[in-house]
Amino acid sequence: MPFSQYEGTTREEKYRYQNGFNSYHESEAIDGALPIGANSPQKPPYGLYAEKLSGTAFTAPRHENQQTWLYRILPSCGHSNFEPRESSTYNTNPENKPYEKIHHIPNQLRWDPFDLDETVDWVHSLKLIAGAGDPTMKSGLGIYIFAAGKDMDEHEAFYSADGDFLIVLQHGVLDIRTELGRILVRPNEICVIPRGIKYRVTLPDGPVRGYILEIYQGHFQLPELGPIGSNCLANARDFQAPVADFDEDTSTEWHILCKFAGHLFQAKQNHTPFDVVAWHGLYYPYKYDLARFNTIGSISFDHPDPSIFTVLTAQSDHPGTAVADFVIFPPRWLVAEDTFRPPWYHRNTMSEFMGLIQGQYDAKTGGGFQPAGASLHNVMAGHGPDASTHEKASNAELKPMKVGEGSMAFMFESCLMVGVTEWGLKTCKKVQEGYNAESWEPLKPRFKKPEGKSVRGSGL
Ligand SMILES: O=C(O)Cc1cc(O)ccc1O
Ligand SMILES: [Fe+2]
Repeated sequence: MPFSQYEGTTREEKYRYQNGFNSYHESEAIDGALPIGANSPQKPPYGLYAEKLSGTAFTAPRHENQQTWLYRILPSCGHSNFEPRESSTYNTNPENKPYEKIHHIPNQLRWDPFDLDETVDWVHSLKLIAGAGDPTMKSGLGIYIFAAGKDMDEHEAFYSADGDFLIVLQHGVLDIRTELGRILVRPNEICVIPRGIKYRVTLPDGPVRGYILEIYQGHFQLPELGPIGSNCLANARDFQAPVADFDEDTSTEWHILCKFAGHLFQAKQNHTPFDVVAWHGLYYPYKYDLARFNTIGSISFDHPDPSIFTVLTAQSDHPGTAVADFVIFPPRWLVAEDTFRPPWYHRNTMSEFMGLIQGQYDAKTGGGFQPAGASLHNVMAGHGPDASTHEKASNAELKPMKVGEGSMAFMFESCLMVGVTEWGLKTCKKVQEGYNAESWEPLKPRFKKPEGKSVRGSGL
């Protein structure tokens, strides 16, 4: 029987974390497993192998550089060749299969809640709904819906070579065992698994569902705070990274599944990938509880840009312009005076993909935007509150008001034009035909030309 550190422990005891965002962490499951003062001594402690995992180019500037040293029982390179798996069905990169169309659509789109699917595991639950760019060029992003009901096989691990996963859990609990340690993702929590890190997902509380933003370039950062100062929004200390844990299994056949350029590959090895006894570095998975977000807003008048709700951002090469921002709309007080409090009507050079974890989004009270559903307002697609929300908000008494109680909506906002996959547009059968008509056609002109005033220009 393989030796496990956790034999006989309860679920809670298995999860311990170290706190901090972009913090240099170190962790050892056995005292003395980390070499002191050197990364790659001639003989690392206890006969471990040293392996370096790079998340950025070696020469990336210090403030961007992300590398982690792993001290493990066997290095990762010992495995059979990767072979394609399910090559005719598994494709999360339509751009590199010309017969798989990706649709660029200027219309506003909205999806009914996505179904739970109890027949598949994590790896097979990933459905690309929208995306931009191409993982082979390390540029752009993919947006997935996941719905799974089965644990990954006991001796299976998965990694994406394509990018970093930001997992937004909508339903259930994810038990994620990573090479760097264990993470339990509970409702209202998110989790980031950087490119290349291997993990196995099991479902202790049954079926799970949610959304994933995969960024093919860069990594997630906390947004700049500018004049806000040194605190607020997501505070660094609330991000939790796992601690090292390992199994000592060098006799079982393991299958390593890999998403590479959107396709699935598999290799075999006769040792567990979860054999990291100690690690130190800046490249690691982490989770964050959205309830800890310190939400700020206007305390005088006018509706601020939603960038004040940014949890994490992945910047493009142009400062302030994000390949993707992860933005949330948590419960909060609205107090602005003489203000139309919901979002203004707008057209945005960025694309906006929205989802709802639970409750109701305060800009869409008309009923069509539901938990586990989604919407996409692509580059320059006009949108804003639906007619009923507009009516209510234009006439509401402007006393302090708590919105979003028990609710959590979110947005993946990108500077890129986002295309919708065949699955997203047709196969999933969730696109709402009447979205635009139901939301905004009921809006009536309210303009009253004032009598006795002269009109300049051609509006005579
Ligand atoms: O469209 C949306 O609902 C998201 C959004 C919210 C907001 O408060 C301001 C702009 C914006 O795009
Ligand atoms: Fe918007």
